[in-house]
Amino acid sequence: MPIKAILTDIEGTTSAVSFVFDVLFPFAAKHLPDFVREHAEDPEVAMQLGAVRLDSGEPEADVGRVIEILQQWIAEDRKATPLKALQGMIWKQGYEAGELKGHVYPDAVEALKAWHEKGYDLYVYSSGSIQAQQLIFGCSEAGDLTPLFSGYFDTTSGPKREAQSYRHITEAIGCPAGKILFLSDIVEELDAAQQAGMQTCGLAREGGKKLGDHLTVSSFAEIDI
Ligand SMILES: CSCCC(=O)C(=O)COP(=O)(O)O
Ligand SMILES: [Mg+2]
Repeated sequence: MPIKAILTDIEGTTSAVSFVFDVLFPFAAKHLPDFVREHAEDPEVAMQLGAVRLDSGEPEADVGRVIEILQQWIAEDRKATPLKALQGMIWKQGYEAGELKGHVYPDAVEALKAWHEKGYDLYVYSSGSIQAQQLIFGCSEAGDLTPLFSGYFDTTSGPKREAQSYRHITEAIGCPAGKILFLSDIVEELDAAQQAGMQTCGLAREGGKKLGDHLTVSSFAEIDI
């Protein structure tokens, strides 16, 4: 079936794992305590703090305890929706202050531009919040790449290793799953997308191994649609 839309992961696919782990996560961990204390009463932040209390099973946790829980979740790389939402808000301040610039591999920039030019619809699916996705591409080292994308999906569509999440995304995109190509560096994500009927391509950057039975490439330049 010919491809109509391309859905891409971020960390390890369009962007370096090291940028997320060595730059973004430490930035959020450093600024989280002050950010949460200063904005605890803002409705958007208060809603996420409430969700942390609920998800952690500590409904009575004070702000200090919520900060501890969030720091623990950052250390564990927990893909919890309220943590991801708060990280996005903290990164926004860093991007706006010019302290952060989104990393996107040059081969990904080139291919995304070429695919967009050829008329493919481009979408993102990441555990990072939609705000965080728009920031990494909007404030990237290669400039504002957001005009290339038709939509963004995060953990509010479901976990990335579950087929049902890809079914939800297929419905939202509005084209048959078989016409969507999903790109990721994680075999469980590729398996889940394939189970939902999507076509898949694995990214094994920096000499990684073939990802299960999925077609695997080391750069976007090798993806022949
Ligand atoms: C949007 S950049 C930050 C990515 C992030 O927070 C993360 O947890 C990585 O998730 P991905 O699904 O892109 O592997
Ligand atoms: Mg990834």
